Amino acid sequence: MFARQVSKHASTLVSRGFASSARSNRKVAVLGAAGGIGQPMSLLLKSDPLVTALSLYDIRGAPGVAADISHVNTHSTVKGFEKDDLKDALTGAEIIIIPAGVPRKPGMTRDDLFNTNASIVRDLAEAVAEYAPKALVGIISNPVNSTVPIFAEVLKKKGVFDEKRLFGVTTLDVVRASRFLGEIKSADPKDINVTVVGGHSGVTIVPLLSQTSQGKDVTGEAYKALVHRIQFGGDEVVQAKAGTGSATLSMGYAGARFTNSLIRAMNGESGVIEPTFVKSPLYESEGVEYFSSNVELGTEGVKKINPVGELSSEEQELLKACLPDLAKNIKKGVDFVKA
Ligand SMILES: NC(=O)c1ccc[n+]([C@@H]2O[C@H](COP(=O)([O-])OP(=O)(O)OC[C@H]3O[C@@H](n4cnc5c(N)ncnc54)[C@H](O)[C@@H]3O)[C@@H](O)[C@H]2O)c1
Ligand SMILES: O=C(O)C[C@H](O)C(=O)O
Repeated sequence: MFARQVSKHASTLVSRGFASSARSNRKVAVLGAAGGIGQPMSLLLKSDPLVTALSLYDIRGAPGVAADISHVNTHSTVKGFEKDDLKDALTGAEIIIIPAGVPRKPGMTRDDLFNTNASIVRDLAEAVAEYAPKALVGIISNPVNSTVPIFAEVLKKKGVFDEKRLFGVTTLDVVRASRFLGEIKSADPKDINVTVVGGHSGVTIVPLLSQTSQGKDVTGEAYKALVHRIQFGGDEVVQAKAGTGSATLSMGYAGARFTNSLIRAMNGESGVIEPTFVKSPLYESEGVEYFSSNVELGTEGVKKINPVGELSSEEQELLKACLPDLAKNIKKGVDFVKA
């Protein structure tokens, strides 16, 4: 009876937020699995019928989290790995999602996390290059605008960089945009799909409200307030948590949703599109090597990078403000590894 309830719960979850397609073998590794994001995200991944094996790694506490989650009666297997077991955690992983690193406290920017998180991400990239060079990798650790270039530079040094396989996870911005616009319009967010382009920090987050039927008539002060809330939604949570961390539960949801999209595309489903921060030709001529836009996912990761499309005059201004900051953040990451 309970087993049936759980599987009903899993399919409800799938129908509301995630989608399902044919089952195949998909091993997902989470690095930073015992943290604020790692735990709820791993639980949601355990509820996802498309995940067949979960490999939970952290420098502390992952075996306990794995033992706990492994009792959830879905079909996937779960294993936890201690600090020195990174090789075993990564071997055979097809998808690796990384929320390892420190979160913000009030008054900090994401860039203030650079000094701590840059070396964490660099070291994990070295291990991925060695033990799972073909995996699709989603980076959650902040500052995403810099940690994705760091990861790429390490893989390049090791001769295994494939730009189709590396993603900065910006799904939380998309989730927030849909939710906040839904609140204004008294509409169900599941019917609202807002493309968010650029990067994942303050003014580098550019929501394209004019491209949605519900968003295009939001104007004036209401428009400004909505854009500000989407760009600085992370601060809202950091302040509310008052020094104990940043978004973890909504990020766990967003990370599990993004993973589900990667797997559906790997399994051959067509038309899977997510905004995500990837190596992109769109603004390369302006010194921006990585950019988030709607990306069509395929069996090998990135299938097609879509341009931003038609922009309103306000969105053109937002993009103009985004690009220089983004270029600086990217350069900082690249320089860190080159140095
Ligand atoms: N991309 C996004 O939209 C987004 C959203 C929210 C948070 N974040 C970022 O995600 C990161 C994690 O946030 P959190 O709230 O889960 O933090 P947390 O402190 O609760 O958890 C981080 C976990 O990482 C682990 N860790 C540290 N170094 C590690 C290493 N070398 N290998 C493996 N694990 C390691 C820690 O032990 C801890 O369990 C932060 O950098 C935060 O800013 C990003
Ligand atoms: O705001 C943060 O520092 C965490 C995350 O990037 C977010 O957008 O919530």
